[in-house]
Amino acid sequence: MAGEHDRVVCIVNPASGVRRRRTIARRLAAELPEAQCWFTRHPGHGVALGRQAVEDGYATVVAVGGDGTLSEVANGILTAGGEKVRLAYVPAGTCNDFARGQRPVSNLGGLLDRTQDRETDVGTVTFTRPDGTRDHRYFLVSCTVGLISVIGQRFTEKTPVNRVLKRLSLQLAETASSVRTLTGWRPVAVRLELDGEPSDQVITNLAVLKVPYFAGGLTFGHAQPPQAGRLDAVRVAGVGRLGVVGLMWQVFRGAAAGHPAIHRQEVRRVRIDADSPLPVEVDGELVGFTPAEFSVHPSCLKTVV
Ligand SMILES: Nc1ncnc2c1ncn2[C@@H]1O[C@H](COP(=O)(O)OP(=O)(O)OP(=O)(O)O)[C@@H](O)[C@H]1O
Repeated sequence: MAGEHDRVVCIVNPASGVRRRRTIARRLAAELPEAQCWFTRHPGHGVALGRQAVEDGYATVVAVGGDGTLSEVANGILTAGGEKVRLAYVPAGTCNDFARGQRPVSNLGGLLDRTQDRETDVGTVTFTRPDGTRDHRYFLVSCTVGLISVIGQRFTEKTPVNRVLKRLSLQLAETASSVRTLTGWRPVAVRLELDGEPSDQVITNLAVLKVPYFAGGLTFGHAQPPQAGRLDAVRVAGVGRLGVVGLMWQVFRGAAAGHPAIHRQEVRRVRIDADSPLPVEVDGELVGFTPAEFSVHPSCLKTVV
């Protein structure tokens, strides 16, 4: 409704997904004519703009992009103390796992007219930054430590080979990073604490999930979100290199349910540490290294999807 949207700001990532910037801009102008529209200019800018929106007194912030954009904007809002701000999400990224399974809206005005805002749990992760200092971040989708984050780390390395591959095709670069990582992969010894219960384990990967989906609709064979106030801690353990390839294939086919290497537990708190620090990936972005601690803040963000 006109008038109700004049305290709305849209934060749009023009680099997200496959849709063209002009298409999104046209839709926003037609469907939310009174909303302000800000475009992110570089990675991390969504955090600054989310914070700016709270400081400027906007009642509703619409994040337009992928899960990474949503996560950045949520981090900006929460660090500025904007728990009362409504955060609406228009999925326009590649994976869009936060919104998967939700009823899609055809008109953005209609999205904001929905009366049923959801009180959403938000995850927090504490980690070591590359400069050695400790930091924390909020997350809405998922975090990984282990094989997947090491593949991500290899993918983001600024090597000549990566540069050439990425120029040819991002998918090719991703596949090359996966193959190169898997070729030399050995499961890693970690100290894991699940709700305060410590154990020494040898794992391939730990995923800490707020929603059941990752990497564009894949699941570890369980398509339900964790209960309110909990996180899903999913360990992959007890498989060698070939077993991992088989497991990945089953995950891609949506047939991983009941796989003996997948160990899932709903928890409030997770801590992971390893002798050689492992990279930590948060909502699709590599933020730092272990030791990492994950916890959940119940119902601390008002979302509209
Ligand atoms: N103007 C920009 N140019 C380049 N990168 C940007 C810009 N604005 C934001 N980014 C970065 O783009 C990254 C990817 O965005 P996002 O996650 O929204 O899209 P996606 O990767 O297509 O979607 P998904 O996470 O759903 O797969 C974010 O980490 C963000 O930091």
